[in-house]
Amino acid sequence: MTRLDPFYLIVDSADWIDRLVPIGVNLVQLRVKDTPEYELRCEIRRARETCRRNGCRLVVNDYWRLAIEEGCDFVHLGQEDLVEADVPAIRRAGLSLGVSTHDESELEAALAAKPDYVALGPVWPTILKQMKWAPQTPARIATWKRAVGDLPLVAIGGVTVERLPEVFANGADIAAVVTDITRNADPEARTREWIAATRGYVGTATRGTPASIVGAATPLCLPASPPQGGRSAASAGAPPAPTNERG
Ligand SMILES: Cc1ncc(COP(=O)(O)OP(=O)(O)O)c(N)n1
Ligand SMILES: Cc1nc(C(=O)O)sc1CCOP(=O)(O)O
Repeated sequence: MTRLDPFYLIVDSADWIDRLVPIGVNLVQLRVKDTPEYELRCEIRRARETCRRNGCRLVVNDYWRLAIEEGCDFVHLGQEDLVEADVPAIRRAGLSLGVSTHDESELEAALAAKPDYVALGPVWPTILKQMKWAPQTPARIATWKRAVGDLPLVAIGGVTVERLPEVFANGADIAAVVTDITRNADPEARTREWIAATRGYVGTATRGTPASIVGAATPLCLPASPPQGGRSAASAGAPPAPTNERG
């Protein structure tokens, strides 16, 4: 069993992973939306390699088949993905599994899949995406923690450095973040703030085996550019413009 870091960064590209993971991020999710499979595979491969080099645990959102094929060891599934996914195949391939929850019935469904963590959100309003659930409030973290016991609990949605004490005081083991970092004027500095603010909470959450950290390097695929002139998986240098998923 391996400790899951209390700071869980979620980003939408390998560029962001290249940029922020070397600062000292130990747990990162690649959450890519609306991208063709050839590019997704490259993103996962690049992310995996950067994480392997930096001793960071990589979680792949949604694309569990690609995650298996690319030798990753952790996937995150939402409830709809969970219904469609072949969870036994994910387990046979040795991957750990995190699952989103937003209400009691989702929590029940998540626990039935015997996940390696459960995420509760949105704790506060989020600007990243439209949600059909009202903000859960920090008190709900405590309710969830009582229900999940020793299983690591991730709090997500509107979490900021300033809100971290409340997140952990209510029983979350892990705080997940997107925009407090990616839309900050200085994402590197904000990442350092997150790392500093979460070190006091290291050591509570344990699950899974970090094969991605010790695994052999995989050759990167570096397509020169996608067919229709969209964003290249191999693009480097300046960070990607933040994407607004709303509307
Ligand atoms: C840690 C964590 N928690 C929740 C989510 C959201 O997952 P999901 O409900 O599948 O929604 P999308 O990410 O697909 O928009 C997550 N990705 N990670
Ligand atoms: C991707 C996601 N899932 C959520 C859920 O509640 O399941 S909230 C969320 C967005 C998290 O982004 P930010 O830290 O910018 O609020």
